[in-house]
Amino acid sequence: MTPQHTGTVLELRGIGVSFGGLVALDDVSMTAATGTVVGVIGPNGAGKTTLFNVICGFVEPNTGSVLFEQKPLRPRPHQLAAKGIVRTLQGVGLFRGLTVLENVMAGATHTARAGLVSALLGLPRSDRDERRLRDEAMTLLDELGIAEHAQAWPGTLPYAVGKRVALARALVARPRLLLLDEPAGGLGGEDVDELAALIVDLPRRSDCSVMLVEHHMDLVMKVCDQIVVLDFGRVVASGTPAQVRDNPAVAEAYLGAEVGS
Ligand SMILES: Nc1ncnc2c1ncn2[C@@H]1O[C@H](COP(=O)(O)OP(=O)(O)OP(=O)(O)O)[C@@H](O)[C@H]1O
Repeated sequence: MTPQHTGTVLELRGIGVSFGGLVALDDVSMTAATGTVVGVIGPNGAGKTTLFNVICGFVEPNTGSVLFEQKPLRPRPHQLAAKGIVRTLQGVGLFRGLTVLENVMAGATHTARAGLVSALLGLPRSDRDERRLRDEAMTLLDELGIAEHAQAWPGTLPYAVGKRVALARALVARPRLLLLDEPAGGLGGEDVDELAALIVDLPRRSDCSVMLVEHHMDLVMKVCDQIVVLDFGRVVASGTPAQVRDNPAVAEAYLGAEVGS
């Protein structure tokens, strides 16, 4: 975990979301300190995905505001990466017709200025840009321990490797805030432990803050500096893993014996 906090990367103030008569989020406020890993947990239907969707601009809140690095954020999904926020999806979600390396390179479209200009003018990317991107993507694959799969097709990869490729694709965009949507979903014990080690290291190695939604309690307790607990759209607890684990209301209402075990 990362003890050095130097400001707030994300702040939510009084977020409320209703879908028709259903209140999905009710006056949700929270802050995520820069350089930390923050977990959002809670039972099914608690509002976790809706919260991510608000941050990404997929859902517009009825009330409240979002601040990114102390400035109001009016997120538009297609501009998010350019602003410094990248989200991974549940599952893997790789392009099947691209190699692993190309998939990772595809995550960096907005960072390559020449590439952007070329794209706007309908010209091919400059060779230099392409080489730089390729090197960056290879470095990331190497750091995540999957360089040997660079030329493989996504359909041939073990699931856990695919998840890492998706993580590399997110990181190549150099996010300052990385949103991980159920990163441990579908992984087994050893793979979860390895993923936990990677996530804990992200703030230092990739210089980004991390926010994750996750049902896998072992991972959440291991990697998070701060945990926010939602139930029925409300924040019912927040604090360090130990504080949340010891909060009887949390244990009783959402996590039951799972947290203590
Ligand atoms: N687009 C939508 N239209 C109507 N209701 C929605 C919509 N999206 C979410 N909801 C409802 O809002 C509530 C919160 O859902 P949300 O998906 O955010 O919960 P969650 O905590 O992510 O659940 P899970 O852990 O099962 O993914 C649920 O009651 C859900 O049915």
